[in-house]
Amino acid sequence: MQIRLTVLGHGDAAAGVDVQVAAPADTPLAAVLGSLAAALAPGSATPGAVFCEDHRLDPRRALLGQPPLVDGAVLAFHKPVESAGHEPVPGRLLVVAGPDAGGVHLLRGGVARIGRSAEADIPLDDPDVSRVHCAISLDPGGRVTVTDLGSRNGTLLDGRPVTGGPVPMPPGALLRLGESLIRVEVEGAVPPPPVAPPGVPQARRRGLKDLAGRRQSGGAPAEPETARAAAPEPAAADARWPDLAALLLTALGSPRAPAAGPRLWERGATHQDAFGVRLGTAQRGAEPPRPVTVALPEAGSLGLAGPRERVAGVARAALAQLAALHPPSALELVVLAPGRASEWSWLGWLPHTRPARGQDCRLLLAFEPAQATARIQELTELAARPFAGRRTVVLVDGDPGGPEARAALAHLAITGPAAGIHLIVLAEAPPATPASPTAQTLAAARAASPLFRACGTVGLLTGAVATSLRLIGSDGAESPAAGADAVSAAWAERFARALAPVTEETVGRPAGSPRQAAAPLPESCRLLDALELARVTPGTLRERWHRHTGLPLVLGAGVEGPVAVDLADLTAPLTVDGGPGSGRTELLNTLAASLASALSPRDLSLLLVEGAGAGLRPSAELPHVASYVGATDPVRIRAFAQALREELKRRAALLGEADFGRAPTRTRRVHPPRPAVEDDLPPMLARGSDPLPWLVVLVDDFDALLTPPLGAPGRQAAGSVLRVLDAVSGEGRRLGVRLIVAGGRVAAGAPAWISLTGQPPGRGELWRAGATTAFQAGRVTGRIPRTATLRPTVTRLDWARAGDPPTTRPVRELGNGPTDVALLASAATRAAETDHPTATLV
Ligand SMILES: Nc1ncnc2c1ncn2[C@@H]1O[C@H](COP(=O)(O)OP(=O)(O)OP(=O)(O)O)[C@@H](O)[C@H]1O
Repeated sequence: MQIRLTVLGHGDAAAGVDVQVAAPADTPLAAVLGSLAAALAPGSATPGAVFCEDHRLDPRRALLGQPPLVDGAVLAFHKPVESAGHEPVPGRLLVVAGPDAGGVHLLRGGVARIGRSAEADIPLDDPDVSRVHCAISLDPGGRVTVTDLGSRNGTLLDGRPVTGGPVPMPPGALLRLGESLIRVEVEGAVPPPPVAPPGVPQARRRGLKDLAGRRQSGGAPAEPETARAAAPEPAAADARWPDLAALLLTALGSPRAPAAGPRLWERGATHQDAFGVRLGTAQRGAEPPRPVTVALPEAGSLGLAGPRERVAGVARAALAQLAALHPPSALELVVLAPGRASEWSWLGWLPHTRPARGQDCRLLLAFEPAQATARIQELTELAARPFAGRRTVVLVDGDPGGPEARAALAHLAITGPAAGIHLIVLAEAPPATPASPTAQTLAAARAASPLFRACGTVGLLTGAVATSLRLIGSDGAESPAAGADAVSAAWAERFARALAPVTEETVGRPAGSPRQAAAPLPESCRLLDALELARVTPGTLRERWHRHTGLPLVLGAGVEGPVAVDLADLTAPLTVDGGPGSGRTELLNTLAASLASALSPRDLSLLLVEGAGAGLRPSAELPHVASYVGATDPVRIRAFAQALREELKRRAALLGEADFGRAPTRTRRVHPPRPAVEDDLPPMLARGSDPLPWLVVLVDDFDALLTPPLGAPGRQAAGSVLRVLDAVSGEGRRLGVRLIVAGGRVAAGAPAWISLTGQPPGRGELWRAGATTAFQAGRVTGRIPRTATLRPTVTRLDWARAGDPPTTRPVRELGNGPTDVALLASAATRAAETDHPTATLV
């Protein structure tokens, strides 16, 4: 397991360091605390108090990889850092638009002053806002009032000037200060009824082509298309284009703090607003403000020009929106910004910058020319392929390198959009003002970045303080000025960290989002790593056994994490198909180990049958294994078949009309104890089993069992075992018995099966419900040096190097350590000896 953390100290170390921690899952924080302190300041002592945001941690109990110690977490030594804002408060002030948008400020009651200076309780980086501009008051009854504090540009409440004493602010009202729009939410207050996002037909897309058409035909002055589309329902436009404060709350409501976040990653490739970006807010007269948007699929590439700090803020806001609304399976983000690691490294926390198409880098970032060359090469290869549904947005800030890189990028700006590659190009230019018209800014931007010419839409910052924006289409059609939405660097960092630990499994895949195309599966996978059991102990096993449900089979690693299937759900035997040497036997051992890690021997018995050879012998050491027989021993195989038949009968008698189903094990204890198994038959239940544990029969080399070679010693007995396996496949489902077969043919209509391609060994696909999931099977019988996985390490993160190829530390097989299945068997045997039922419920 690897997680990235930020560690804050005090004094010189207050700025903190970002580190990468590699450790077995569930390692306590205490195991790496000394190394974390050393990373912060060499030679420093282990801290006495450690906080994650404002929670004090017990380093012996807080486990790495478990909330709150997940990817992106901030640890503070000695004193807490500001709370994430999840505690209940009477009110919240949200900055929904403007040059310092996205802010979520907690109102604890009383008066809060808003302004541009440090004196203000709520600072706002908006040049048109006075140093101390206005005050918001929240009384204990939940009433909100606003008072203008003599601001230079005034305060507007829903378009009306705020003058005199405190003016009541009704729920849902919008306050305008300078270019900023502010909303206050009060606990329990009911804003006007929200309007659901409309089912606006796809045809009404935002695009400057439409805009130009209207101008040419002498229509009304051009305005952004979205504003027109949403004109009758401003609230609907807001719902369709969530503001940045709403998006921050969505990100903070991630699984790390599972309170909110329903809109996270809501847009798959076919969503009506997929890859649209809200760049600002237009307001005409007393009308409610409306979002101004650009659709990247129509614009192709987007250029943004203006004074450096302002244009960077607009780009941060656009990238954050894309990342909040689109899942990584629909959106890949690439950064080309040589020399600008400190400005753009925040994007490295986002799951969208992880390479998922086999790119040879840690993250899709390029902060130096060699990395930029590699990224441009990868993008050029992608552009040569047909569009596969997943789009790539590339931030280009600065010169990508030599003339070749520049030429390749210019080509990409033109050819990329057809393959789903969209550039967002930044250029430094003076803002457009009456004295310096738009054409001059555009010319300056084109001089700063030749890519600007290839951008279908450009956004130019305008006004004396560059807080407004004009959109210009490739045909020169120009929109009226709107307030630009921008976010601060601190906001972006906080937003991206919140998304760092989120995966699509935890969020749920939106409708229409494509699966990742080319699967960058690992070359090998340890099952214990996939199970997050690298440090398997009797204690960790007992804990898992007590919370088991179903019969979870973890097959190995997939593109998006472990690939698993619940055997309890399958209505027919699970077949493992594949050619010789593809890894079928190893996979059966893996499946046996996976089951044994999830259920105790009281709840699960395993029966292992070898059609040929002895490949399942490593699993025979698991305490769950009640019987291990080979088809070459006619006496034992016949006895096995008979015992299994008896067991099916016994189960049928115990259950009567009932279905084994998925009833909790404990409630089945009412049944009379099972009759003693006759001594000369192989036992069907592991020692100490319940009367009715799950029974799973695993058969390897089924072909050899089916058609034993002439003269094989088990030939005479094979028929008996085939008949009983047939009975298992027919009646087993009702009786709590399941069958896994390797080397047989997949039955017609089977609900699920596994197909191993064996390139490399263990590579395969799970077929289930019409869908396939590629995986690399977990390995359990390879010998791996213990030290390869057991030692936690802490390394300082160097964001400037994040775009380099990873330095791989191949796991050396054939080492001197025990096999993983042996480790598991030993821990499971000890766990079983001390695993007593905690309660009898009936
Ligand atoms: N998941 C895996 N990861 C890494 N190597 C594997 C994996 N599975 C199998 N192998 C390697 O491939 C070899 C063949 O595997 P295995 O014996 O399981 O294949 P098989 O399909 O049962 O073949 P056969 O039936 O011909 O014996 C093993 O010796 C092992 O080294």
